[in-house]
Amino acid sequence: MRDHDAPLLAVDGIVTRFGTQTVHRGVGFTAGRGELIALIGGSGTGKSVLLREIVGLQRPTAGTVRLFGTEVWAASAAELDRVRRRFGMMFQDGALFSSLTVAQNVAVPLREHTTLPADAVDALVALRLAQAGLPADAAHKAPSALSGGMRKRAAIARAIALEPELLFLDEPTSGLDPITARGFDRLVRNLVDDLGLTVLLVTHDLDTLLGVVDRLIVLADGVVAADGPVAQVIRTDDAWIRDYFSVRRMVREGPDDGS
Ligand SMILES: Nc1ncnc2c1ncn2[C@@H]1O[C@H](COP(=O)(O)OP(=O)(O)OP(=O)(O)O)[C@@H](O)[C@H]1O
Repeated sequence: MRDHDAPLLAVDGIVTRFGTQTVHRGVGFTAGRGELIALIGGSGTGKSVLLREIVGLQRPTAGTVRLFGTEVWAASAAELDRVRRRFGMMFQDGALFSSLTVAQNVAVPLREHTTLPADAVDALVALRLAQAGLPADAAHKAPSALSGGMRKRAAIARAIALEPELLFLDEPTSGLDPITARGFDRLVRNLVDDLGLTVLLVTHDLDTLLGVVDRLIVLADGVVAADGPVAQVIRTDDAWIRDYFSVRRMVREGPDDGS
């Protein structure tokens, strides 16, 4: 298979055990170019652990993860380094370095992975901040001086610093007010549509799921319980999926009192 025909991400037969607890019992799916995919599932179904296994931070008990055709858990340090340049990751809390300014945070991957001169780094940092929708005056602020929504945008700017092909986001809208959250959804959608990025995000946010996501992957009982376009998955005849979407709709719209 030629490299550009291969899926960007292929997860196969992932098993994860912690002591006697089995979190994944054989999880598998693939992701192609330009897809905006949400990974959903009840609390504790192992969504965050799966993301960590995909990006090479936590070794699964069994199974394989291929990123850009490279098997993450069998790769050499040099191969893994090449793979790491091609994806970005945003953790739930943003995980910005608190002692650095926003601009210095965004510059970290550029300094680590490229030999660009300082003025080129500065220009790229300014571009990434603009792409993430941050005003220029945010650049020289400490992360603690920003609002939660702006901190998330700064974390996105850092995650796209190296112009990745693939972006992983762990609960990107958690803790944001609804208006800021919808702005963040639009930002992610634009990154997919304008830059051709592929995004895999973990979320519990129904507005994100119904508003901007193309495809849903549902984790339940340690396996992929459903995988397909959003409209198809939410009509799946599965008790958990039915409850998940009806409970969330009720929270959003208020209970149906029959009047
Ligand atoms: N390092 C670890 N050691 C032991 N157990 C762990 C470890 N990391 C995660 N777990 C367990 O694995 C399970 C899955 O955790 P994970 O954080 O992936 O769930 P999640 O689906 O992301 O949940 P949520 O939606 O609540 O964020 C949980 O029961 C958690 O306690």
